[in-house]
Amino acid sequence: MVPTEGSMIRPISRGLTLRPAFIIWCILLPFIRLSSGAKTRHFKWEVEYMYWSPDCIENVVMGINGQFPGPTIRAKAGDTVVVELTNKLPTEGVVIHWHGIRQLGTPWADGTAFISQCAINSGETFHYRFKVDRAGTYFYHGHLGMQRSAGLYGSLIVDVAEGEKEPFHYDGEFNLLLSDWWHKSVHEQEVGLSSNPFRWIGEPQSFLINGRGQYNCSLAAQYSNTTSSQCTLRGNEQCAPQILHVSSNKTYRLRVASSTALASLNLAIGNHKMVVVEADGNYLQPFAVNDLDIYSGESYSVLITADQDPSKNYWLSIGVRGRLPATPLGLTILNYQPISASKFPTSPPPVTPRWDDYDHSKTFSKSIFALMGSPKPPTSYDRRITLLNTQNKIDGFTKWAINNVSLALPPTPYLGSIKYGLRNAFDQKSPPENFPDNYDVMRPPINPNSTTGNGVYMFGLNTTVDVILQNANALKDNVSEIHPWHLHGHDFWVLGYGEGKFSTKDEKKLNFKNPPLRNTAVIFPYGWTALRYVADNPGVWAFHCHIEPHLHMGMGVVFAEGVHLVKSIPNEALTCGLTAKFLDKNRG
Ligand SMILES: O=C1O[C@H]([C@@H](O)CO)C(O)=C1O
Repeated sequence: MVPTEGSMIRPISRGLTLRPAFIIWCILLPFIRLSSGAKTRHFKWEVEYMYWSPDCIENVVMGINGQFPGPTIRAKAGDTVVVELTNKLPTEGVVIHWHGIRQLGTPWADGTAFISQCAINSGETFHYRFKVDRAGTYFYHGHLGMQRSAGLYGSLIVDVAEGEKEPFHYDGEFNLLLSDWWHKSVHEQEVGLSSNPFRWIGEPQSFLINGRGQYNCSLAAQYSNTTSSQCTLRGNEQCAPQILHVSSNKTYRLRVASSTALASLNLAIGNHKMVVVEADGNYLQPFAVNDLDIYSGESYSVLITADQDPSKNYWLSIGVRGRLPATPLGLTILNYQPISASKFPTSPPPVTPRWDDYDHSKTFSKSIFALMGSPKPPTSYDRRITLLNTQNKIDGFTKWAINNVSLALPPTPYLGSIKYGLRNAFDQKSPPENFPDNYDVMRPPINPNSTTGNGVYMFGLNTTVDVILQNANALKDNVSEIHPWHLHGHDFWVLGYGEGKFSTKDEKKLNFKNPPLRNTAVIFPYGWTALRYVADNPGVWAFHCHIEPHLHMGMGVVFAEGVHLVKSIPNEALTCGLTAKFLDKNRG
C-alpha cells in the first residue's frame, strides 16, 4: 500500500523536529542547572518555648531549634527553601510568614494563619517550600496571634545568584535584626488588649539587636546620668551585644530589618555616615544619612566606611520614633580592629531625633527613590480604594477599623475556601472602598462605633490597584499615630505621602518617575500614603498594620486575585474548618 502523503509526512516531520530539540535539551540541561547554580536548601525546625534572657532578665521566649532569634536562612536568588516546621508548643498552633518573599505560585506557603493555611497544631509538621526569587534582606516571623511579639522571628538573607553582582561594593557585612521586648507575656498582653476596660501593652522594656539587649544595666551608663548601672558583661551572656568588628578604611554592608511589635526606630552610628542602597529587597538610588528611620516590617541595607579615627570605637544606637519614649537606647559597638572592643567610645551614643520630630522622618521617607532602571509603575490604575484607619469601639472594646470594619479572621483560611467556592466561610459582601466625604480626619470619630468583618477585596488578575492609606485622629483628642502597612505577596510602588485628607488635587504630587518598590510603607500622623501595585500573583494576601497589637485589634484587610488559577493547595494547608470537611467529602 502506498501511504498517503499526509500519513507519511506528519509522523516523520514531527519526529525530526522533536527529537533533535529533545536531545539538545538533554545535553544542555546539566549546564543550565550549573550556570544558574540554583539549590534547594532544606531546614528542619522545631518551634518551642524556652527560658532565655534577651535583655539580661530571664523570661520565656519562642525559640526555634533552641535558638533565639531563630536560625538565619541564607540562600541565593533562584534557590528553593524548604522548611519542615514542627510545632512543639504544648497548647497552641503556629505558622511562619516569610516577610518580603512574594510566594510567586506558592500562596499556601505565605504562612498567614486563617488566610493562607490552617494553623499547624501542637505536634504537627508543615512543609514550607518556596522560591526566593530575588536577592535582598528579609526576615521571617510568626503570624498567628501575637507570636512575633513572643520572639518568633529570624533573618532571611538572599544573596545574588551565582555569577551576578550587587550594584555596589562592600568588603564585609553585618546583619542586624531589630526588635522590642516586653517582660509581660504575650498572653497577658493579648488579654489586656481584648479586655474592657482596655489595657494597653505600654512601651517595651528593651530594644534588642539580634535578640540581645540590656534591661538592668546600660552599656553606656558612664556617659549619662541614667539610674542604671554600667553593664559588666563578660560576652558569653545571652544578652551580651554582638560587636561589629571592622578594619580601617573598609566598607561594610549593614543589613537592618525591623521585626518590632510596636516601636518605630531610628538607628545611628557615632561619627559615621550611612549610604542607603536597598529597601525591602529592592535597590535604591543611593543616598547618605546620619541616621535611619526604620518601621516594623521594613528592611534596609546601608553601606558604612570605617573612615574615622581608628584608635577609637563608636556606638551604634537605636531609639524610638513617634511615641513618647520610655525605653532606653538599644546599643552595640563598632569596633575598629585591632583595638580592643572593650575600650569605650570617647563620646556618648548618638542621640535619637526627638520622638515627635515628624519632619525628620518625612524627610527621610521622601528621600527614597528606586535605583535607575528599576521597574516603573503602570501609568494608570484600574481600581482605586481608599482605606481610612480609625481607632474605634465595638461593644465597649477598643479596636482599630478600616473604613469602619475591624478585621476578625474567619476560622477557615480564605485560600482554600475561595478556591473551592465554600461561600459560608466568610462575608461575601465586598468591604467598603472608601469612607464618607464628610469624615473629619483631624478629630476623634464623632461616632466611634464600628463593626467586625472578614470580607475580601477581590481584584481582577493583572489589574493595577491604587491604595490610598488615610490616617486620622485616634479616640483621644490630638492623637494620631504612625502605622507601617505591610502587603503580602507583592511589592507596591510608594507614589507619595501627604498631609490631611487625600484629594484629587494631590494627584499632581505623586511620583510616577522613580517611586521605590517596597512591601511596607508608613502612614504619618494625620497624613496619607499613596501606593500602586499590580495584582499579578494568584492567591489571598493580608495587607495590614505591622504593629502587632494593632493587627490583633483589627487593623488589616484581605486582598485576593486569580484564586481559581492557584494550583493544587497541599492538603496540610487545609486541615481545619470547612476546608477539612470539604476534603473529607471529596475523598469519600
Ligand atoms: O492601640 C493603641 O492603644 C493605645 C492608646 O491609643 C489607648 O490606650 C495606643 O497608644 C495605641 O497605639
